[in-house]
Amino acid sequence: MTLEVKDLTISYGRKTVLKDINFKIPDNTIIGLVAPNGTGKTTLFNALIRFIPLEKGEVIIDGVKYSNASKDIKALHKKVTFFPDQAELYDDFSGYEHIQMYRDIWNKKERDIDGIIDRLNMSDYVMNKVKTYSLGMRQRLCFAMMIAADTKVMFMDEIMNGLDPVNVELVTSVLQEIKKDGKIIIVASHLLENLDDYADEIYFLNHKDVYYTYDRKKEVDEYVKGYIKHDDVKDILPLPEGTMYLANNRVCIPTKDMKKEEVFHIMQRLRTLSSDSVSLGPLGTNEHYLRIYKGEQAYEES
Ligand SMILES: Nc1ncnc2c1ncn2[C@@H]1O[C@H](COP(=O)(O)OP(=O)(O)OP(=O)(O)O)[C@@H](O)[C@H]1O
Repeated sequence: MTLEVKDLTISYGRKTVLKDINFKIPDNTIIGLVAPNGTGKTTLFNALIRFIPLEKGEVIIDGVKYSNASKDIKALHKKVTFFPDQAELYDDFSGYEHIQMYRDIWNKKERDIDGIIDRLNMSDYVMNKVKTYSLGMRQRLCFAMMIAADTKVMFMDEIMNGLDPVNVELVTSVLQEIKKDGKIIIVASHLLENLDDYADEIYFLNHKDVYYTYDRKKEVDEYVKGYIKHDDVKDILPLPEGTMYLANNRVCIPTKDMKKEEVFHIMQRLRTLSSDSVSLGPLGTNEHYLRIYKGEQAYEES
């Protein structure tokens, strides 16, 4: 199965938010969707699931094109779910009833609700009414509802919002489990390091388009990564070609032409110059984010 988007354009009135977007996602894939606030992540989801009509372009799932016509939208909604908004939960119903409702709407009778509840550690509260839930408990319920709907395509906007670190880990591992079932999952998130734990590819939205895609499995070049104040850079000069001096004092130094001792030396220098963490590895979503949205700054000797 595939999800294909061709030449997608969406505007609100005269303001175009997304323009001529193209991508194709195979199954068993999780895409991380990343961009600063107000760039168009939610708009993209809303367009793909047709909460807003397509101004231009096509959405094709498994070779089938879904137009703006209501019969197509009905058929589309059998294949796709959107992470429920917490405001859509019913205060006077239990979590269990919500999960049951999602399972029944998508007619997934075979879905074992108790198994989902156990896996998401919800058994101590799932029978209580939603009005008694904390933010994180509601968020886990919304996630459980999607698992019960069990559609092939899932759009998840900010699923980690309000979750404590243990529950972030839990949802991360469940996402990895369910994607193996032939799913296409797109997750919009601002937790960039967490995305590196589960996303197969990251799409960076910028300039109304999927501006850059990043697949961490294909990143082969290693960097020494750390933080260094601009005034201290002279203490580790000369920096090798390809060094990235990013926003927030983040520096990434390529190691591909270095001997082991040189790598060690540079890591030690960074450690003494800055109390922040120093690591060795490929560029991650965080560094690409700083590069794309904050710009790379040239180091100028003063
Ligand atoms: N219903 C609407 N009418 C007019 N403009 C809108 C509407 N919804 C969103 N926008 C505008 O479209 C742009 C993209 O908004 P969107 O909510 O898609 O961003 P986002 O990337 O999801 O942001 P965030 O990270 O804050 O959730 C913003 O400039 C926003 O003001």
